[in-house]
Amino acid sequence: MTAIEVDEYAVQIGRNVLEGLPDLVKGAAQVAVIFAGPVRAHADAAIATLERAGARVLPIEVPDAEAGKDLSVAASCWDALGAAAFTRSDAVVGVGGGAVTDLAGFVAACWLRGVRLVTIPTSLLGMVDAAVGGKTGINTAAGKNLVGAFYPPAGVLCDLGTLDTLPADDLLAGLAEVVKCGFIADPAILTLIESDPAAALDPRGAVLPELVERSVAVKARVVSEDLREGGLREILNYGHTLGHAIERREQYRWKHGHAVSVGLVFAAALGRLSGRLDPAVAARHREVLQRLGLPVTYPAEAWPDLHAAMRVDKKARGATLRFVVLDGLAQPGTLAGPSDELLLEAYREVAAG
Ligand SMILES: NC(=O)c1ccc[n+]([C@@H]2O[C@H](COP(=O)([O-])OP(=O)(O)OC[C@H]3O[C@@H](n4cnc5c(N)ncnc54)[C@H](O)[C@@H]3O)[C@@H](O)[C@H]2O)c1
Ligand SMILES: O=C(O)C(=O)C[C@@H](O)[C@H](O)[C@H](O)COP(=O)(O)O
Ligand SMILES: [Zn+2]
Repeated sequence: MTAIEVDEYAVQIGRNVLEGLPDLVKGAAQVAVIFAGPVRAHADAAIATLERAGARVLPIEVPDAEAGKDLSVAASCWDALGAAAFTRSDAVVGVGGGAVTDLAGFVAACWLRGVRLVTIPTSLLGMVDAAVGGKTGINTAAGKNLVGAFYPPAGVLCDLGTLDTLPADDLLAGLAEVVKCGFIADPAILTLIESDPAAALDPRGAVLPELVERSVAVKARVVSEDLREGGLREILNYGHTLGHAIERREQYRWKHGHAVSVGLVFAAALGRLSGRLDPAVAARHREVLQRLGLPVTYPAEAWPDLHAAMRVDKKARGATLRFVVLDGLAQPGTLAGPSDELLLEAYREVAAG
């Protein structure tokens, strides 16, 4: 088992890490376990571990994926906590993909203004990104993740064994965030993937655990320095300005990682076209994502919708759009207020049809 420290908590990565759960909720008379249907077996394992340790467990099943990141679902969780008379010494555990851990984190952050939270990510994306770092939230009609709180967990348990049941397309989605970490901070990630893309996609192989550990290390370093996204943390949003706009336009039928993949190619084009990024490094984005089988194009006619949707990006300041771009490999920077012409030119590089 590997433990990576983030401020005051640890991300435990390995097989059978659930053993650490009772310690993380010590002192809680009740523990709510929030999960969605596809991970019931993994939630049951967490529940059994808690019950063996003497905790009273309140299982809360929520709608799967983005359907769960909704105010009505959060409200139903708070109703359940209220009915069980949850107090400040109790705890919330989120078991599932990034959507469930984002929701569970938001529920925990708001209940009594904050009760203990433990995240147990069961998707690759959850392990390397969503469950780590304290961003919690839900979607609203106006856009993705627009309501939420910075609320770090007391601990994160990444049981690599759960990846054995993750659908292949969801594993692939997680690799988009892994590739992102490679470009913004740890190019060894890119070399590992490029030398054997199939190995990177094998949940039982030796490459994926290393990719998980390297990506968590990147995220841990960044959020330990800048939890509330005053500056440095924005680099974790590389590829997300366009990515979130695609997700919203698709009404969340596209996977987050797939949308981020297109967003990464767009961001690389922005970097190159603004004269900041070497063409070879820009081209490497498309190459590595394509070799994995991630999407790198989106319909040409979508541009006006996407351009409008990007206005609600959290990095925007007033009418000024701001993008994370690269000045070189592992050298992220900010591009503020690019012209509409430059944005369209960059979009042409991902536009299909
Ligand atoms: N808070 C953050 O910092 C942060 C970072 C990145 C992404 N996110 C959010 O995370 C979400 C995407 O996360 P995701 O890619 O995990 O998608 P997801 O949560 O929608 O999960 C994808 C699918 O896989 C299923 N699943 C998860 N683990 C499984 C397992 N072990 N076995 C079988 N099925 C399993 C889920 O139930 C779901 O059907 C988005 O909402 C995104 O905005 C948040
Ligand atoms: O942790 C962060 O910070 C990130 O930006 C990580 C992203 O991968 C993640 O998708 C995050 O939820 C996006 O945050 P948002 O603030 O743009 O909603
Ligand atoms: Zn993301």
